[in-house]
Amino acid sequence: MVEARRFPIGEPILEVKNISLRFGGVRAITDTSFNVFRHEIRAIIGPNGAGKSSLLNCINGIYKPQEGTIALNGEVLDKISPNIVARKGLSRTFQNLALFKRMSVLDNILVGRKLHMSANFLSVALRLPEAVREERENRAKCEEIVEFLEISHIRDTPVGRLPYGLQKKVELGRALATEADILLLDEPMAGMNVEEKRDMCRFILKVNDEFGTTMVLIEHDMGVVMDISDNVVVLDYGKVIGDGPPDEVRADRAVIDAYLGVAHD
Ligand SMILES: Nc1ncnc2c1ncn2[C@@H]1O[C@H](COP(=O)(O)OP(=O)(O)OP(=O)(O)O)[C@@H](O)[C@H]1O
Repeated sequence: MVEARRFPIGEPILEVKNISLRFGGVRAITDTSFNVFRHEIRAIIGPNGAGKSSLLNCINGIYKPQEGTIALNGEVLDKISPNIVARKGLSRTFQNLALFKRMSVLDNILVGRKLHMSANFLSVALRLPEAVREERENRAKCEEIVEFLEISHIRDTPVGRLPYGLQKKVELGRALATEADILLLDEPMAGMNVEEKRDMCRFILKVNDEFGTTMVLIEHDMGVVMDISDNVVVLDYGKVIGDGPPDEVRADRAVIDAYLGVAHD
């Protein structure tokens, strides 16, 4: 018997409605709509240049679409910037690692706690009691994450010395440290070997299962997408051409034509 999910898939938490994004004459996204449901793992797939990263950049406020709206928890994000979006419970990782290479694993993860810290620079520098207490609490939270991700043995290692797969895991840890409701993961498995991919999949599922975190991930590896996603949205030339459970999307003729490259019978 399949075990019931601790956090069943719920109502839409993120609603992308009719967004269009142009760079001069280039149409990166055209009239795109889809919903992401609370607690689901949602994959965004599509060929190179289909608009996946641009879409993620619109969702977390790096790009402002010329048309359409994006709503988080029912609230349309009007003036979105990465900071505002983060405060509203959304965090993202990047296709190319964005870690501080000379800093330890723990300190990199601590960066993700920034939003939860109120002490100013001076009170930290002077080691005022409130600042010390806050830092202690945040470090303890990061220690929990390090343990959860099974990377305690490298907690003090500078990130630049770690193999790529572990660096990606540290990035996931930093995103987790934000305690966001939604994590946007831009190619979390890019450049990984089979074993590292399997490990990352396990932790994505574990995060979703234990904390109910909604995940939106861009991924090229079809095996991974089909294995771990609840739903998949397929982009081609900046338009949605498929949206549904993996099995449905996999059987869709338009998707096969555009992306999977399977010949017609
Ligand atoms: N900053 C930019 N300036 C100009 N054009 C851009 C910019 N960012 C993306 N584009 C263009 O928008 C389109 C969509 O690009 P995007 O990177 O979003 O696709 P993608 O699906 O993420 O591709 P990939 O799988 O290769 O990462 C492409 O034609 C790309 O050249």
